[in-house]
Amino acid sequence: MSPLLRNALPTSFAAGVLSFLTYFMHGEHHLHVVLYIQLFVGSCLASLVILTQLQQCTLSVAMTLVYQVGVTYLAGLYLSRAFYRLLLSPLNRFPGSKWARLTSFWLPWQNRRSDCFRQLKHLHDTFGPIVRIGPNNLSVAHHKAVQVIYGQGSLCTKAAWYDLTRPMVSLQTFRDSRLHTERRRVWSIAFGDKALRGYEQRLKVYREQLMLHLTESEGQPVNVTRWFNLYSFDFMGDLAFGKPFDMLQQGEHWAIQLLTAGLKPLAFAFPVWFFRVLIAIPGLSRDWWRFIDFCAQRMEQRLRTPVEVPDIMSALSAPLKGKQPSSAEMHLLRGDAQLIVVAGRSVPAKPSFSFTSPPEKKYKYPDTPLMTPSDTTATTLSATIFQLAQHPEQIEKLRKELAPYMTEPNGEVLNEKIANLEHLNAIINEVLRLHPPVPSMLQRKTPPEGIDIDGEFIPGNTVVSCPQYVLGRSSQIYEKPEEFIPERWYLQPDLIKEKKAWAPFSTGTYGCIGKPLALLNIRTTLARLVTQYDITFAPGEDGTSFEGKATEKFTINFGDLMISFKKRGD
Ligand code: HEM
Repeated sequence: MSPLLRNALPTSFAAGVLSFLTYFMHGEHHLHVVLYIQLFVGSCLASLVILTQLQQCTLSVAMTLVYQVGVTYLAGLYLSRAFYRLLLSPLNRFPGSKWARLTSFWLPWQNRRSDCFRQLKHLHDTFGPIVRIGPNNLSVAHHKAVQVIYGQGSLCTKAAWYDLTRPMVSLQTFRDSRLHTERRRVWSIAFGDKALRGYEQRLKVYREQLMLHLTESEGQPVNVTRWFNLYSFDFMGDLAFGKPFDMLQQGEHWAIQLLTAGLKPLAFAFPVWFFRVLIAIPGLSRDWWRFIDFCAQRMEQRLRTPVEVPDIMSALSAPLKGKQPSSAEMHLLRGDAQLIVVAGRSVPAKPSFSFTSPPEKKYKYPDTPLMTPSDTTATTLSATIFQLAQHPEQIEKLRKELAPYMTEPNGEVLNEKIANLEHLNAIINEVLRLHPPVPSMLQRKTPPEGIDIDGEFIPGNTVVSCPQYVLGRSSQIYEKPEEFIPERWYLQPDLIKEKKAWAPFSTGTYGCIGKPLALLNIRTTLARLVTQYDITFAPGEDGTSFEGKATEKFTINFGDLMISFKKRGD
């Protein structure tokens, strides 16, 4: 070994350890990872030049030296980090796999079948209410945690995960609470009572198209997972851009296919820095940019076109008072427009890492298994039909409750008439308990001073999440947790031990602002379905694929569910 190398190696190892202790151990780094890689590669190249030009080394000697010094630096950095994570981290007292302590790729490996909610249930069944799921991540399935972590006045903030699309932001991805509050104020106008009544008018058009398809199916199997998605996306497209994607009439739109492809990587719950490195690789995120461009074009068209019945964009663009938006305002409007399209999914629109682009055409839609994006309202409707088809007595009960209000000849009913029906709401609550559309990874960061959950201290700057799917099926929180008993929500309250653990729309400052719209849609659609059709599993359907093939990409995507809808009285 040359004397140069003999001195350089211990020094670079020490530099690696030191950079971990003084820099990488503290704060967040996910936004700078690409810069770090560039700096590292840049330093290696600069060292090569210095060694060959100033130190008169041959190229092969210089390359060996740079390679060994670089590797030793990284060894110092990563070994010290591993040592800290395995032996010194304050999170080590929480149970979980040793691999979860060591690497943030442990969870993606567990999620390789895209079923994070199932993996978390298994982990909590094995290890208890608080489980270590990453070097700095805890999953907390404790009823008191929901309010402490998400509730009004919580000191927890949105975790680094929400920086996935930076610099593009939307209401959902603001991590700065002041900016979030300002934007939420604008959004809240879009969900006032008057605005909702307008959306209800707009919704009827798409419901009519859905009902027409069900009637025309004449009892033949209909894949509800798919059809509720088409229905939801048309409606959300209408609210965002003043016109639908025409998916109920023409099948899946290419832009929604881009979105679907873009959501695939989410299934693995990769660390956010890894996503950002992928986005930075030219070509990999091409589909993502095409989806963004599509939304931007539609949004700009919408701003130029006045609408008779206000949509969500009417409220979001109102502060412009007809002025041309500045580039910052335009950026935000674009982010929010995408959020509306995917908001039913409640995810910040994600970059797509697909190597192939779906063709730019609209697809015809046979009721065959096809990868469709799933939206939260649609998944709730599908899960409700899944439960009702297995519990015909609940359909009967619901029909009786609805009967006095279903007086319109076309079968429609206004939300305001049925909004307070106990059994209808209880069915929806029970479905959301057993099948929460956002089942697990609502990540928050604890404040620097840490938080206390029922006497258990969780250190500051830890990433925590409360998995609704696990909480919803916990015997600590519900009696007979695996059974579908809507009555627990009004007639048998003793079947719920801890009501505050139920938060499928999340809660507090960042809770779902679209909840009234989602409930309006679910109530009125359900009312029409159960009063107009006999609903049963189609021949050969037993419901196993629906849950068995469910995958999670932040929101849940259920498997196909073939249902036969027979017009009542036929
Ligand atoms: C059953 C249907 C729905 C469920 C279960 C649901 C659930 C959720 C959840 C859990 C969050 C919190 C997400 C987070 O903290 O990252 C959220 C946020 C949000 N949801 Fe929904 N959602 C539903 C429907 C809708 C609809 C129809 C809209 C309409 C546009 C909507 C708009 C939003 C928006 C804008 C946010 C971000 C709020 C904020 O950060 O201040 N949601 N939703």
